[in-house]
Amino acid sequence: MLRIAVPNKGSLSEPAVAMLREAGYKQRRDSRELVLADPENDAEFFFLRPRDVAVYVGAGTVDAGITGRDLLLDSGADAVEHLPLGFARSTFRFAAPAGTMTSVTEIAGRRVASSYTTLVGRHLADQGVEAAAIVHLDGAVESSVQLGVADVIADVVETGSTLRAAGLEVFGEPILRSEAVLVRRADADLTNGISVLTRRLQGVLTARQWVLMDYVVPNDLLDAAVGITPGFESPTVSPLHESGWSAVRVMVERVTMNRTMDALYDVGARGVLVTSILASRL
Ligand SMILES: Nc1ncnc2c1ncn2[C@@H]1O[C@H](COP(=O)(O)OP(=O)(O)OP(=O)(O)O)[C@@H](O)[C@H]1O
Ligand SMILES: O=P(O)(O)OC[C@H]1O[C@H](OP(=O)(O)OP(=O)(O)O)[C@H](O)[C@@H]1O
Ligand SMILES: [Mg+2]
Repeated sequence: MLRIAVPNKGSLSEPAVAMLREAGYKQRRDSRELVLADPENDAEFFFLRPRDVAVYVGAGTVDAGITGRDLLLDSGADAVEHLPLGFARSTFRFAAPAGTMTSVTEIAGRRVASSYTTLVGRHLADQGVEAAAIVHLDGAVESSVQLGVADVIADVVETGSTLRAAGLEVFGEPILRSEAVLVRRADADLTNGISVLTRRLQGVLTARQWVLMDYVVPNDLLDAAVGITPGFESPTVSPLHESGWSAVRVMVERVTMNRTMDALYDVGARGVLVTSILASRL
């Protein structure tokens, strides 16, 4: 039985549950459920605080879990990133009142507030910068400067609107780029159910990232068209009943789909159709 930890609250929770459901696993319908058995898939899900997921995985009480890369690194747990999952993307950055700081070295002798104090401490040590104090706060870190408990913050930034509302501005290079990740114990046995879970999640990632494109093209223009759509590996080309034409089926990255269709039309391809991929095993 594969035991998997899933965030029960916060930004990671809903997309993690949605992804596991898309991967064919039974998922909870009620946000108060803490444990869910999925006997058909030989799996059991534990809904835990996002910050605790890596701790349980590191302790070996669950086999794998979904958490943020930033939370994993801050936890110091004996767990490693196994597969990036492409959601809850954010950067982790220093910020201070607008116009007051330009570089990380200026943090020396100042107070830094964060919910990720291990991560911040390690980063400052790596940079050889000694802060006056690293103040641990649970959340709403952006308010700490105005309220006088810190001079600088280090926090998760996505759109930057929370920072702006607090009159703060990022400075220095990003400390980290984060996203949701599947984590496992460093010495996990990869021959067990984790490999099935990984393939299923990769299947979802592929289905989200790629589309199937079909088109027809005169044979003399086939090379030009295939040059535009090289595909994941190689396109399937079949002869049409009408001689002199070929049908092409190929995977195309979803974000480039419209540009690709325009380019195909320009070289003479016609009947370009796009279909979503529901699931995949590559
Ligand atoms: N606005 C955001 N955009 C993208 N990712 C975010 C955002 N806020 C937090 N995260 C990510 O979510 C994870 C933090 O989990 P956490 O449960 O603390 O999220 P949260 O949304 O801050 O929840 P809470 O309700 O406890 O404040 C981290 O990996 C972090 O990078
Ligand atoms: O750059 P933005 O798009 O504004 O998003 C970033 C904000 O989102 C999260 O806060 P959350 O709402 O989870 O509150 P918290 O600080 O209490 O965790 C994070 O901690 C930042 O404060
Ligand atoms: Mg938060």
